[in-house]
Amino acid sequence: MKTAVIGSTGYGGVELIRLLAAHPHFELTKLISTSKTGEALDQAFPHLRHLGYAFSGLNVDELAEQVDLVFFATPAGVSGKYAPALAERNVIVVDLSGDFRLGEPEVYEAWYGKEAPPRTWMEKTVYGLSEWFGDRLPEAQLIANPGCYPTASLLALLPLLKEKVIDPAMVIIDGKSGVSGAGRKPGLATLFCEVNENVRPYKADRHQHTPEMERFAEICADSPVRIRFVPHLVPMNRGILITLYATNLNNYTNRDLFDLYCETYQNRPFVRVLKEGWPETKAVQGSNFCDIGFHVDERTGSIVVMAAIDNLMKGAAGQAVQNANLRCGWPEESGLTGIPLYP
Ligand SMILES: NC(=O)C1=CN([C@@H]2O[C@H](COP(=O)(O)OP(=O)(O)OC[C@H]3O[C@@H](n4cnc5c(N)ncnc54)[C@H](OP(=O)(O)O)[C@@H]3O)[C@@H](O)[C@H]2O)C=CC1
Ligand SMILES: CC(=O)N[C@@H](CCC(=O)OP(=O)(O)O)C(=O)O
Repeated sequence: MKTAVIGSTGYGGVELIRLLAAHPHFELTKLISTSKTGEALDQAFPHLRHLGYAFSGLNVDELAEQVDLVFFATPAGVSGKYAPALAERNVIVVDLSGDFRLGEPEVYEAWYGKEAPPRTWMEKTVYGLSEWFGDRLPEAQLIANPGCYPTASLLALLPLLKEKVIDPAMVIIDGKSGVSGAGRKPGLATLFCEVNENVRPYKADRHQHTPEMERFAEICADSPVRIRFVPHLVPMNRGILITLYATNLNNYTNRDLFDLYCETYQNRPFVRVLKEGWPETKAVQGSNFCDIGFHVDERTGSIVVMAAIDNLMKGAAGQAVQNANLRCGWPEESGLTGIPLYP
């Protein structure tokens, strides 16, 4: 199956190249770049110098003739413009951006501050958190890959909501992300001296991933869910750790939670449930795993759950390849069996 990556000089795009170049079923046919058209891949990315690719410009009509599946690793607002034209010509689209995740144009415009994609495509897009919403993936024409924070947060949260373990009226999620989460585009906020030896909260209670989390939390809870989400930037390259706090409505014990998470994710190869100890970003780095740990506090009647992912793998390119595998009928682990890097 022939594939293309649009946005192939960004962090998500380069991670897709790394995965697709070694994939047993996908052929990486086109690397699209608007800024490096005609240049060789190895000039920009020496770690990929053995591959010998060059970047092409973006021409949707040509692309629709040349490939079967396109990954968009572009900023918000780009796939919304180009993906429907590809999907309408039977190209499968996996979109790493937030353009198609929120279902309703009004919600997208309110949180992203950009013109929304066509409503029809927003409504029929399949959300690619395959551990929960994978049933529709085999027929999907356009797949919205989940955001990095929602991936870790929803994998931790949805079992609790589905089993009515916690109070859905108030869930608090603290997120911490490495700097590659902000993309490769240069900016003041990601300069070394701003980030190094610093931990900085940002977009508290107004991050664009809040409505995404609430939307899919409500589907599983079958009731309104309110989430307070506060992300932080931490001085590391890769990794996301979320910590979720909620009220324990039914006196669940640590053993009950372990059984619940193990049962929920028993056939899901990328979710690792910890019986003891806490997840940490180092233990998932470079892999498609999501590690989940938890603790019940009887004194305060509350539950804390932590989840760790690599933002560029399970949070972006890894999960996109997982979704493409499921869409095409291949084992979901195809091309994703890499073990985390250590140290
Ligand atoms: N970084 C992460 O951890 C995660 C990112 N995401 C999402 O994935 C998407 C990609 O993220 P990331 O790789 O970090 O972003 P980057 O900023 O690193 O890269 C985005 C790339 O998109 C291309 N691009 C920019 N503007 C346009 C345009 N107008 N038309 C076509 N292409 C354009 C550029 O490539 P070129 O110049 O070659 O065209 C650029 O390198 C974003 O929507 C992001 O929010 C989702 C989950 C995690
Ligand atoms: C560290 C950092 O800045 N992370 C980015 C991740 C955004 C992202 O991936 O955006 P979409 O999922 O909406 O496309 C942020 O918090 O905005």
